[in-house]
Amino acid sequence: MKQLIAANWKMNGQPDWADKVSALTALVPDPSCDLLICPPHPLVGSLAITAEGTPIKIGGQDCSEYEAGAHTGETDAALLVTLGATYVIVGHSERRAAGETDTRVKAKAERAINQGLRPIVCVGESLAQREAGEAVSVVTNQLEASLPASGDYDIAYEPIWAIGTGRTATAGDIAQMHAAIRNAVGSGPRILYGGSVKPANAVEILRTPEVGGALVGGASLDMESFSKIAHAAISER
Ligand SMILES: O=C(CO)COP(=O)(O)O
Repeated sequence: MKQLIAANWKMNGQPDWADKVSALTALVPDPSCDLLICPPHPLVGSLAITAEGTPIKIGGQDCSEYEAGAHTGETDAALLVTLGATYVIVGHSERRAAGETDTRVKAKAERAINQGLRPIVCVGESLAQREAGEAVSVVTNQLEASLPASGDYDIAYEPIWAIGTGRTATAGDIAQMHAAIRNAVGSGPRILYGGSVKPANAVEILRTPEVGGALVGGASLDMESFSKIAHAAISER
């Protein structure tokens, strides 16, 4: 499978950021990877319209586990599909920190698949858990409890201590964790790495064994830097 280079814009973006889709298409006209942008939900529709006919896919940053109804502030997976999304991030550590449980993450991933979206299920340990030697067990427990029972999905390993800190896991840390994840889930899902991925470290990270792509936060807001990460991708893994 191709590597997936995914932008998580988090709570950043304005209506005119749809122009960034055109800018990215110009910078990476013929990507060797799958390219995805996950903007804030109010921008999903306009970005999907701008991305029509380009290789760029659009995704949500979360979805509800429920069908449409009385769930104030939540986003229905079916609505994301109607707006043109094909992927959705679920279980990001910034949402888990706000109280999202593995059980909910699994239900969201299953609802997403049921509605035709490909979820990217996020897992990752805290610094305290890593220092206590618990990183692999924390992540494999998260996987066991939050992966969908069936269907196609991707996984993103994002060590919490590497998110937005400028501190990246070493290639050795990444190789060890990705091997453990592959061992736990078997062949199938791509295993993305996320946490301070930038042009300067993208080549090394994307060539690490079992790395199926990158989930990029800060460096995905600027299309020059995001395009350099896309150019670092390998076409077949
Ligand atoms: O959380 C992330 C992507 O989902 C990573 O964010 P940064 O690339 O800003 O560290």
